[in-house]
Amino acid sequence: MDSIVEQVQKLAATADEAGRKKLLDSLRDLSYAIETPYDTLQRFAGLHLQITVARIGVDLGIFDALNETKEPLSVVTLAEKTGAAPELLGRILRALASYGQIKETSKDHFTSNSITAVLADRGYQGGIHHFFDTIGPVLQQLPDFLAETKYADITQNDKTALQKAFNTELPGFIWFPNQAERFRHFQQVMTVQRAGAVSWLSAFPFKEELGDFQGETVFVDVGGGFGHQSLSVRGAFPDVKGKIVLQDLPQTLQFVPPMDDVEVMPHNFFEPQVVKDAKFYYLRNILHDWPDDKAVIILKNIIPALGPNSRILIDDMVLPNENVHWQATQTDLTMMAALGSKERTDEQWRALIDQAGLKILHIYQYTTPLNDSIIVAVPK
Ligand SMILES: C[S@@+](CC[C@H](N)C(=O)[O-])C[C@H]1O[C@@H](n2cnc3c(N)ncnc32)[C@H](O)[C@@H]1O
Repeated sequence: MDSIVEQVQKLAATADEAGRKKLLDSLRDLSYAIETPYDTLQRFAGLHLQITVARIGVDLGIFDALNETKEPLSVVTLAEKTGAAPELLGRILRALASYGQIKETSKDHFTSNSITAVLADRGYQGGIHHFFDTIGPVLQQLPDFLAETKYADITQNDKTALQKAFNTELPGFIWFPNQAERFRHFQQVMTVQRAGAVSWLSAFPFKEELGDFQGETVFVDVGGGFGHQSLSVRGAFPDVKGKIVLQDLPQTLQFVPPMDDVEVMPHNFFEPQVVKDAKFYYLRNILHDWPDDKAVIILKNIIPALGPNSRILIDDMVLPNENVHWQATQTDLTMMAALGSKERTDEQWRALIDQAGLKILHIYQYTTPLNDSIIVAVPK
């Protein structure tokens, strides 16, 4: 067994991202194949609990504490640090260890592992909150919502399981920015979205596409969240002249830390674009948040601002027609349940972009198997 594990570890260390994901999926299939039916049921039974204890771990600062010291800490020490009752904490710690989120070293002693380090990071902690506090209740409502709507397509963002979950009539992205805590956690997790994966800048020939552009603004990060992509462009091309502008709603921008060399501008993308003649208008993970009719409005609002050399860059997944990876189907159904939107196939992107009065110049795919891609579009 040890030698098999070693071989798998070697394979993982040398594989590229696609190979590593294939390995993970094969291991998952293998692990399912050796389950008994009762093991299968237990696996499902624990799905909610895994994220529940992770959230408690985040709230109590358990991952932070273990990750900081690197030494095993006793239940008593952790109880003193967190203020939780030792018996309660001991039960939570052993559950966390049993799910592989921390490591048990001896009786009542625990230390960190690679997952603890992830769960000690603010971006991933935001993710645990986001998926537990906001996405969890939405998915909980999805089966009943679908039954009530007789399994009709979800195409409107004010008629989704989110309205049922949170007793609101507002569309997700109108309701959400005014839920300060939830929205802050969401923005935190967006900063680690695709972290560690290949950057879009490795596939998109930024300088070549830029050519001898002399205009005032080189890059507008439309709905850019905390501005991490603006910063990565600035960092990758320090010599490129021209402004980089981060646009988002005021509710988001209030959390943005001060940034050198990036202009921060409140802007609602349902209103006409105010920065004219920029080279790139970049929309990362924006259009997948909106149903087709709204996505078309967002794109149309940019068109009047475009100069002759401007490009719209859409950074989203372009799904293959078959064998869609589970991480993509997961995002797709989450988008459907919460926002009435979707991850789009190549065909669906082409139809949407055409409807907005644009044409595609090129699609640069930069990850596989998720097929994250930059779609370069200009007016027809
Ligand atoms: C999925 S996040 C993507 C953020 C960023 N582009 C990224 O990839 O990390 C969607 C972003 O759209 C912003 N947003 C939602 N509605 C908006 C609107 N009407 N105008 C401008 N930004 C909006 C949100 O605040 C959020 O930052």
